[in-house]
Amino acid sequence: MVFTGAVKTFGRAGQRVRAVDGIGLTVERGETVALLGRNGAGKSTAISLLLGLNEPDAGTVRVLGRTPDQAVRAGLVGAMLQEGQPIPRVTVQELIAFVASTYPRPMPVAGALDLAGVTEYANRRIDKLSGGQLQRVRFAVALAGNPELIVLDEPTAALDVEARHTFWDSMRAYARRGNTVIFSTHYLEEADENADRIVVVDRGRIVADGSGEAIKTAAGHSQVSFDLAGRSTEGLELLPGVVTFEVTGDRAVLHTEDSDATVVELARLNAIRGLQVSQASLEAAFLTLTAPAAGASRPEKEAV
Ligand SMILES: Nc1ncnc2c1ncn2[C@@H]1O[C@H](COP(=O)(O)OP(=O)(O)OP(=O)(O)O)[C@@H](O)[C@H]1O
Repeated sequence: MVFTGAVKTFGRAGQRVRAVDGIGLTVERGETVALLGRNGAGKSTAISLLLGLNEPDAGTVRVLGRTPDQAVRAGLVGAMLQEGQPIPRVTVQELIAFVASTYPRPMPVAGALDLAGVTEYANRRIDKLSGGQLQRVRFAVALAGNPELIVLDEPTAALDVEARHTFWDSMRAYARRGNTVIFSTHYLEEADENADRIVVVDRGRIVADGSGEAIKTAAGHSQVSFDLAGRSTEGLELLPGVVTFEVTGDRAVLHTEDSDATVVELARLNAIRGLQVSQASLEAAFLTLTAPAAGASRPEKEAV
């Protein structure tokens, strides 16, 4: 899956929104990638380009070596979108069998039911299911065509914690078969726990791309705090790794890119009274990356 300089603009002249503003992204076969961003960051628009539901104004999108439209028609792509589809009054089994019959190389119906974790209510009517059960049926619908790539737009937005866990277990089972998964989310933990790679989107652009660990290292600063015990604060910003610091009363808080190096130097200076280190969080990194004037990075990789 390759986005090359993709741009999608909405609205009339004077009120244009560049929902996707020059995205370049390559996803390898077998990867699970989270598109992480705030409301309105451009995730759904990027997904709509990926599924051929919208055409880019500039740039290109290729999926499994084809146009998105061709890839979807060939049954290579399954999708779960945010918009609620009308709920049919048929059983789960009937719905999945019908959807599977519309694809050239479908998954066996029992396999799709099993993978999505809906076998136990296969004979229940769809309009009688709970929200969590319904979401898993929607996942079974996305799997029915036996796609190589599945695209999920905020798949767990309406689910409670338990339903979320069950959902992600199913998704990971699908990914373990060597399939590719691209999902959008605002939940940092969800991206960190379920994706091999997190692509942070902000104002239509990619502002970070890497593992949760790599993003924390690149953008999240650890904090090292200690009691000044009457010392001067002069030169604190020159300590190894330190980016900024603040002082409250007699306590200094250093924001550092390399907490080990900062601590070693503080120890050498014998400034270790009340020393505390708190590691960078993904949340802090996310907030840094989506703050105004964030930078961009995106490695090139083999395409799906
Ligand atoms: N059909 C449309 N017409 C006009 N503007 C749109 C349209 N679709 C999206 N936008 C605008 O494009 C921007 C990106 O929206 P998009 O839905 O892609 O963001 P998102 O990251 O998916 O947000 P959310 O997490 O809230 O779903 C927003 O400013 C949105 O208002």
